[in-house]
Amino acid sequence: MSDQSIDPSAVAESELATRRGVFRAVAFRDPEDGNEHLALVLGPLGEGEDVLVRVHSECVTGDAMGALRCECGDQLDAALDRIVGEGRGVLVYLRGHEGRGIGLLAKFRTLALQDEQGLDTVDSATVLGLPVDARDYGPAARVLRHLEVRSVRLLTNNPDKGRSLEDHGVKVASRVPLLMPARAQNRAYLAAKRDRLGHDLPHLDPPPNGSDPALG
Ligand SMILES: Nc1nc2c(ncn2[C@@H]2O[C@H](COP(=O)(O)OP(=O)(O)OP(=O)(O)O)[C@@H](O)[C@H]2O)c(=O)[nH]1
Ligand SMILES: [Zn+2]
Repeated sequence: MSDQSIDPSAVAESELATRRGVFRAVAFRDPEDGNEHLALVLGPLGEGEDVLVRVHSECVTGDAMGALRCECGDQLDAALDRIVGEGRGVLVYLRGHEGRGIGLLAKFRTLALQDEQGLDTVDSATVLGLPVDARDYGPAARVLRHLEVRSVRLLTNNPDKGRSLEDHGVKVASRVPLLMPARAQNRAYLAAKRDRLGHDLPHLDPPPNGSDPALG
């Protein structure tokens, strides 16, 4: 449980007009990790039940630079589209999550190893003595509580993310898949998520004849 709450002095809000419309943007400094995170809120959340929520890990290469070797940028766009489609929801953008929590420099070291030695995202971290996934979802739980969100429909393909949020006291009513079509550049990345990290990516499963149109 993350019982710490966010002090009002560590929160600031603004309206944020975006390409998709106007959000309520909430910046907050988390009392435990000290990072400044962001939540975008759309629509009145009412009683805070069954709110469509994306908890998105920062990936500056994918989210901001349009890099194609992961699907983070595509997922960020799709999640915002889904929230706008419902007219109600929250995107929590977690800083300090870069590289599954190891930081940008270390992520780039794993990327170099993947390119040079053909290792996947898991082995490239392990070989370097780095954690495979060091992300803490406490800040997301705290801001959702601050926003009076009581239960969430969580946009993710990662079952561990739902479990981690529940460990921090978030009621996850359901998990909503956020499946992106694979690209040539992120096939290996997606396959490692499915095969090494237990993500639900059914659209990647090869059909019985061995060819895989989903990956085409
Ligand atoms: N260590 C490491 N991290 C990476 C690599 N590629 C992307 N990441 C990071 O992975 C994080 C996203 O995590 P993912 O495992 O792709 O997805 P997820 O958030 O667990 O699951 P979804 O909710 O389904 O998106 C981002 O912070 C990226 O910076 C890599 O090659 N190595
Ligand atoms: Zn990414």
